Amino acid sequence: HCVGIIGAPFSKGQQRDGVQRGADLIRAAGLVQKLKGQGCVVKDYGNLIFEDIPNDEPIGRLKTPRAVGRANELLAGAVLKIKSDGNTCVMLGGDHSLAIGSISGHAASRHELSVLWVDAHADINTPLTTPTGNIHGQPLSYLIHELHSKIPIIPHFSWLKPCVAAKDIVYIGLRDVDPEEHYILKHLGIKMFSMTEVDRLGIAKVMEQTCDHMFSKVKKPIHLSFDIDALDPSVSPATGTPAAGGLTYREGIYITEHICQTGLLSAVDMVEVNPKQGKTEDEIKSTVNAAVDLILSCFGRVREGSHEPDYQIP
Ligand SMILES: N/C(=N\O)NCCC[NH3+]
Ligand SMILES: [Mn+2]
Ligand SMILES: [Mn+2]
Ligand SMILES: [Mn+2]
Repeated sequence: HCVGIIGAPFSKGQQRDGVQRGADLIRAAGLVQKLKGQGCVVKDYGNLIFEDIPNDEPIGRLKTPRAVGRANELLAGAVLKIKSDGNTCVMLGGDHSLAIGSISGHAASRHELSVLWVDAHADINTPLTTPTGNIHGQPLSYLIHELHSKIPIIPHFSWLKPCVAAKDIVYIGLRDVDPEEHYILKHLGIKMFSMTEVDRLGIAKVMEQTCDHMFSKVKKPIHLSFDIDALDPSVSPATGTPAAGGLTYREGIYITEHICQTGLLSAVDMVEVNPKQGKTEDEIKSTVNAAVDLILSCFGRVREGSHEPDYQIP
């Protein structure tokens, strides 16, 4: 596996300080060394630098829209570069509004994508349905062709074109969905495995059916957008919008092990780790370590272990 890492220390898709520190915490936990240790070729492209945008007044309900638009324009360019260098891209957030740039940049390089959105939340409010104006609850609405007519013109978003078809999106982990989002999911017929389906089917069947859906027509590169709050708060408490009844550590690892073995993983987002939302150091560690382990499983780590092909017992 050739892996390109980009840090996006960005928090203005939501209101809680601290999420901008996620990228460097994940690095400090040894991500690069651990990926190299399991045989990956790793290039760390560093952190994006997001210039402050003064007077970023709300537009309608949208909060800090110019900062979010500009940050994602930068991120899209960085992801395109990482992809054109031949890597699988790992974007370390930062809040989930960054998926706008990550998926846009990925689509600019690989065109048609399957998007696997692992999250407690649907993140598909439009600028007109959002209850809070926080853009980290809206990223998919900007990216989906079928919702294009529902997105007004927004300063610093003129670079953005929709790039994903509703049929190419699969959700796993939903358990906190707004009514307007639920209508959109049903109206567009988007494939979803809420926590109800995870409980009913078990994660193995969920992944089997996820892949059946994604590969039903043409096999496309996979963009995995993983919001750490998909995991149960007992595993990943240090995040901005925890929701009870989430994925176990084991279910999260099963998802990433399974996606790895498809051989189609092309980009990963790991977002919403917020150290300031952890009550203790241990809570922060548990959250960061889960994020690291999920990424390692995206790139070949398996729980049964592994050995060098030419190993022989001495
Ligand atoms: N973590 C969040 N999205 O994944 N929060 C925003 C959406 C809350 N409805
Ligand atoms: Mn999210
Ligand atoms: Mn979430
Ligand atoms: Mn248009």
